[in-house]
Amino acid sequence: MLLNIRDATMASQVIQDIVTRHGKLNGLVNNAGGQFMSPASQLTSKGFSTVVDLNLNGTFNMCKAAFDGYMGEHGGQIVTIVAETRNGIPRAMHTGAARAGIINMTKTLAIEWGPYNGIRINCVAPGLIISSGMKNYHETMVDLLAHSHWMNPTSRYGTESEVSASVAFLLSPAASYINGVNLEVDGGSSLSKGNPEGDELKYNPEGSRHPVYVGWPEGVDNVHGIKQVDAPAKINELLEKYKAIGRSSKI
Ligand SMILES: CCCCCCC/C=C/C(=O)SCCNC(=O)CCNC(=O)[C@H](O)C(C)(C)COP(=O)(O)OP(=O)(O)OC[C@H]1O[C@@H](n2cnc3c(N)ncnc32)[C@H](O)[C@@H]1OP(=O)(O)O
Ligand SMILES: NC(=O)C1=CN([C@@H]2O[C@H](COP(=O)(O)OP(=O)(O)OC[C@H]3O[C@@H](n4cnc5c(N)ncnc54)[C@H](OP(=O)(O)O)[C@@H]3O)[C@@H](O)[C@H]2O)C=CC1
Repeated sequence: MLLNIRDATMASQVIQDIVTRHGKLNGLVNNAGGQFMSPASQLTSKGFSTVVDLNLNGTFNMCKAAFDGYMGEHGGQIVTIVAETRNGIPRAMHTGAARAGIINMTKTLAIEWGPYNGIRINCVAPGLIISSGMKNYHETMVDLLAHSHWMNPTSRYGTESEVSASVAFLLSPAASYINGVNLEVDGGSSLSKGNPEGDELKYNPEGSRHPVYVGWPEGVDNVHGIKQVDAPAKINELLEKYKAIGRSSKI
């Protein structure tokens, strides 16, 4: 089934096809999105509109299609992947603005659509994740990202499975009273600039107390089980590094 979320007609058609084929639509996950990197000073009006159209308008198209095509009558759960935007997103102002727009749209929809058979709608805001998306970026950007893990209190990037786990939670009955929230899945990077690498002693006389990453849940869907991500080599090198840390450390 082909889908361009920027096209409202296509969005409605896809939802209709799903309902016809399966008889229901329990959940919608808006994961499609993206951007290119550009300092705001070099961003054109067309470039700004393009990214807002993809992320904000595209998400609206999908939510509206799901509401009109099934959920307005039967209820359902919606989760939209945005991005961690607390302090803006340097070199990606367009996407920061669009994602912040989605977060606010989600709050309004939670209020307006809750009464329609208990529709719940929430966002998940990933920090930097080792994902297929990294293949979209230039080598220098990947290099920059690969060396900025120290800005995260957990000293590492997130994994696709950690984002998926949050989405699954919000879709599930375990989150039945959670509506209109934006769940940041970022290891706390939005709260802190972390400690520059090697600087831990300054703050912790006994040395680094960063917990060793072993993945969750243990042994199943964790970083050790991931063989290769369809991403630049550097991203896969990071994965190997986490695995090595997990193996060599006592917990
Ligand atoms: C510092 C860290 C920041 C981290 C950000 C937060 C972490 C997020 C990570 C991720 O999201 S992972 C990756 C997910 N996937 C992607 O990002 C997808 C990659 N991007 C694309 O596929 C495309 O760029 C797009 C966003 C889908 C747009 O493609 P589209 O075909 O619709 O547009 P174009 O016709 O190519 O361009 C239209 C317009 O936009 C301007 N523009 C496009 N590319 C650039 C660029 N590289 N630099 C500056 N401006 C650009 C330009 O005005 C284009 O119009 P024309 O000039 O071509 O007429
Ligand atoms: N990786 C990270 O660090 C972070 C990622 N995110 C967001 O998480 C989401 C998933 O990203 P990730 O897996 O990393 O990246 P990917 O680029 O691998 O995934 C993005 C997906 O969006 C699809 N897509 C793009 N435009 C459209 C469109 N117009 N209609 C339908 N589908 C479209 C792409 O399809 P196709 O492949 O066919 O083009 C692709 O499958 C994205 O919204 C991303 O911006 C947010 C914060 C951090």
